[in-house]
Amino acid sequence: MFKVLVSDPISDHGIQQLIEASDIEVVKNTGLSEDELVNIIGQFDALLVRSQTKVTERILTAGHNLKVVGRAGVGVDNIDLQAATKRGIVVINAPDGNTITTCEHTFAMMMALARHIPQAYAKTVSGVWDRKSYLGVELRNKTLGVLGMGRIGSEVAKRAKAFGMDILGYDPFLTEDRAEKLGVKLATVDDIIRNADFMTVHTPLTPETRHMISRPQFEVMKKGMRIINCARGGIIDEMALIEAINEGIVAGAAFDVFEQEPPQQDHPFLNHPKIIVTPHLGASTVEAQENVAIDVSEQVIHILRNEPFKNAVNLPSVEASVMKKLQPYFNLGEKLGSFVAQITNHAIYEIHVDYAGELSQVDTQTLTRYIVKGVLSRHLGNDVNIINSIHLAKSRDVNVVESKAQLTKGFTNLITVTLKTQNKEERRIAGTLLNGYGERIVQLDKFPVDIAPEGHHILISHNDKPGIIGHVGTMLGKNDVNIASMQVGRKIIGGEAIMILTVDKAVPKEVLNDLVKIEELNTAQEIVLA
Ligand SMILES: NC(=O)C1=CN([C@@H]2O[C@H](COP(=O)(O)OP(=O)(O)OC[C@H]3O[C@@H](n4cnc5c(N)ncnc54)[C@H](O)[C@@H]3O)[C@@H](O)[C@H]2O)C=CC1
Ligand SMILES: O=C(O)C(=O)COP(=O)(O)O
Repeated sequence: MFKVLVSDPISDHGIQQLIEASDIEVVKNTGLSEDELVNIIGQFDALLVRSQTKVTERILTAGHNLKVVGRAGVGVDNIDLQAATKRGIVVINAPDGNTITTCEHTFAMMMALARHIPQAYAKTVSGVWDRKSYLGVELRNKTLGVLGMGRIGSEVAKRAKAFGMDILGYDPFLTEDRAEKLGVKLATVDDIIRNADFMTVHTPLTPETRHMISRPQFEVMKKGMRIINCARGGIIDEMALIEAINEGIVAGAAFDVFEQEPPQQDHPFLNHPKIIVTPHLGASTVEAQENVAIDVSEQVIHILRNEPFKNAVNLPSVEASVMKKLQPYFNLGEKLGSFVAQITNHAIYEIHVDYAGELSQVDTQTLTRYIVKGVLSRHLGNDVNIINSIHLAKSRDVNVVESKAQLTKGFTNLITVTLKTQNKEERRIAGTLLNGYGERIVQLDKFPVDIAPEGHHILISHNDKPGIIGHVGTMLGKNDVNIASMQVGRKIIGGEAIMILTVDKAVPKEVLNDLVKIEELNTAQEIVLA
C-alpha cells in the first residue's frame, strides 16, 4: 500500500482518484511545521503540496520512502529541487491547470488598479461617499508590457487585445512568428520600461528574474506606469517600487505575491494608498484547484505504479512524439549499462553513449539517464534511478558523454555504450531492438554476438580451440546448471574468443572457479540482468 501525504489545502474532488485507488492511502494533514513534517514524512511514498509547504532538504532527507513530490500548481520554488534530484525523488507539477484562472486574476488586478476599486470600496463601506478621489484611467489605447510570454503571459496578452490595448511582449523564447500570431509587438525589457502604461510580469523567479525591475529600471521608466505582479514576489524589487511610487514614477501597483509570504504586518505595501494586494490568490478558483489536483494526482498514481508519467520538473522535458520513440529502448538501455558495468573491473571515468540510426535524430537525454542508471546500479543498487543517475555520475567525477552517428551496422537503431576507466580498460557493448525479436545485445567489446538481455548469463573468455564448448557444457551439467542458449564470438579461427551462456538460474561461485580450470579457458564471470 502506498501512502500519500497531502500537506496543503488541495481540492478533495481533484484528488478523488487518489482517494479511490485501492493501492493508495491518502492522509490529509495541513499546516504542519518543518519539524512536524520531518517526523512523519518517513512513512510516505508521495507528498502533495501547493505553495505553503516549504519542501526543504531536511524534509526530503527524512523522506526515505519518498518517490515523488507533487506540486498542485506551477511554481516549484518552495521545493528544494536539487535536494530532491540528489535523492532520486521526482518532482512533478501541474503547469496547465491554473493558467486561465491566474490570467483572469491578473486582469481583475489590472482593472482594480485602473479604477481604484479596493480603495473606493473600503471608503464607501466606511460610510464616506467620495467620488472625486478615485478618478481612474481606461485600458483602451494604453500600452501593456508583458514580461514573460509563457502560458499565463500569452493569455493575458490575448485578453488585453479585446480591451483595445497595444501589447509589447518580452520573453527570451518569444519568436517574431509567435508574437505576430498573438498580436503582440516583440520588445525588449527596456522598450517596455520606457513605453508601457501598464506592465505585468509572468516569469518564474530565477536568479535572472530576481529584481529584474529595480532602481535602474525605475529611473528610466515611463512616468505614471501601473505595475502588476501575479507571478512571484521578488521579480520586482519591493523597496525600489515603494520609492518609485513615492517619487511619482509609478502611479500604482497590484501585487498578489510577495518576497516573503505572508508579508510582515508592517510591510510597506499593506497600507500604501496606491498599492492593492491579494494573498497569493492567483490560482484560487474552484476550477483551477480541481484541474491542478486532478493533473497531479494522475501523475502521482503513474509514478507510484511505475508507469510512464509527465510534467517532471527535475527531468529533461521531452516532447510526447520523441518520448514515444525513446520509450521502447528504456529497458534495453538500462540492461546495456548494467551488463557493461558488470564486466568492467576498474574505476570508470567516462560513460560514452553513441546513438546511431533513427535515435541519432532525436533528443536522447532521457534514454541516457536509463543507461547511466544501469551502469551505476552495479554499485549503487536501488539508490540510483533516472532522476538522480546523471547527478550521481557527476558527483563521482564520471563524465557522461553522448554522441550521434549515422553508421548503424545494418540495424535501424544502435546504442553503443563504452565505459572508459582510469587503467585504460575500455569495455563496450551495443544493442538494438530487432523487429520481431525484441531487445538484443549485438556486440560485446570487439565481438559480434546475439543475446537477449535478460536473466543469468556466464561470460567466458577463452582461446578458440576445439573441445572447450563440450567441457563447459559437461561441467555445468554436472552442477545442475541448465543452459538455455549459447553464443560464441570470435574474430579469427583459433584466436581470442568469448562464449556467452544464458542459464536458467544463478551460478554458484565454485562452479565459476571450476570453469577457469579448464585448459584454454581464461575467465568465467556471471552477469545478472534483473
Ligand atoms: N499568483 C499565483 O497564484 C500563480 C502564479 N503563477 C506564477 O506565474 C508565473 C508564470 O507561470 P506560467 O505562465 O504558467 O509559466 P510559463 O513557464 O508558461 O511561463 C514563464 C515564461 O517566463 C519566461 N521567462 C523566463 N525568464 C525570463 C526573463 N528573464 N525575462 C522574460 N521572460 C522570462 C519563460 O521563457 C516562460 O515563457 C510563474 O512564476 C508561476 O509560478 C502561476 C500560477 C498561479
Ligand atoms: O501555481 C503557482 O505557481 C501558484 O503560485 C499557485 O500557488 P497556490 O497553489 O495557490 O499556493
